[in-house]
Amino acid sequence: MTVLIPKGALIVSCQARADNPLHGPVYMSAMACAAEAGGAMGVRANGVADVRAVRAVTSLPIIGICKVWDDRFPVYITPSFENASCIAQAGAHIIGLDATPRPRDGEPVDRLISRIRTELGREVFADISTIEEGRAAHASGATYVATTLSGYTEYTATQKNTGPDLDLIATLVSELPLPVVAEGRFDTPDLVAAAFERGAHAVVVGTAITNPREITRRFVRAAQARMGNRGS
Ligand SMILES: CC(=O)N[C@H](C=O)[C@@H](O)[C@H](O)[C@H](O)COP(=O)(O)O
Repeated sequence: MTVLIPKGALIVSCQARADNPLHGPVYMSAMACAAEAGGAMGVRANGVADVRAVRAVTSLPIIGICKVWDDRFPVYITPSFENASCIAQAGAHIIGLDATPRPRDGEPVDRLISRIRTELGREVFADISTIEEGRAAHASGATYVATTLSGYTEYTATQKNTGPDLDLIATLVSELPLPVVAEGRFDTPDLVAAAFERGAHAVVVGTAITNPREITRRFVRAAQARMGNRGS
């Protein structure tokens, strides 16, 4: 299968949850246009409406995901084949999914990956949190593995406070023959460069580019810390 994401690509994740003022396809497709104009070579988008809207404004490869929250299951990124199928029909040529072995509302992840490849004819972008999960995703036929979930599974939670998981990128690159994508907490250009130095095929940046509310909070924290230092 052709690998759609070119080596060295910066991919921009254009996602906004329902509580975010930028929620919705109008804003997310505008974000995708801005990302493309800035040189991004791929977009990650969530949900049928956003994927369809992004597809309408760009021909860049789209990593489409379908987030479904269900209190009974920890897996929320494209848990089922039906979710994947809707996202494929909306225009995603690459389906992103949680490739951890945790319980999900759907079939086991190895079968899900296989069905997406054979029945939908789409590339599979496996979000993982450990080297073991990366190995399993490769064995199941994933096209890419990405460090998206490092820090976000129960057993990797401590990683969340220590920046992006550059060590996991290096380990995946050294062990696996498929493209390794760096994703999760890459919030400066220097960290993106560090991922490429460790052999990443591509890097996905979300919050630091497409979430003005979080970006504002960072600046406000810096301002408040400064004012605190002055003791005013
Ligand atoms: C853990 C999880 O659900 N990650 C999500 C995956 O789609 C997104 O919320 C992230 O924004 C994305 O991975 C990009 O990461 P960052 O926003 O840190 O650059």
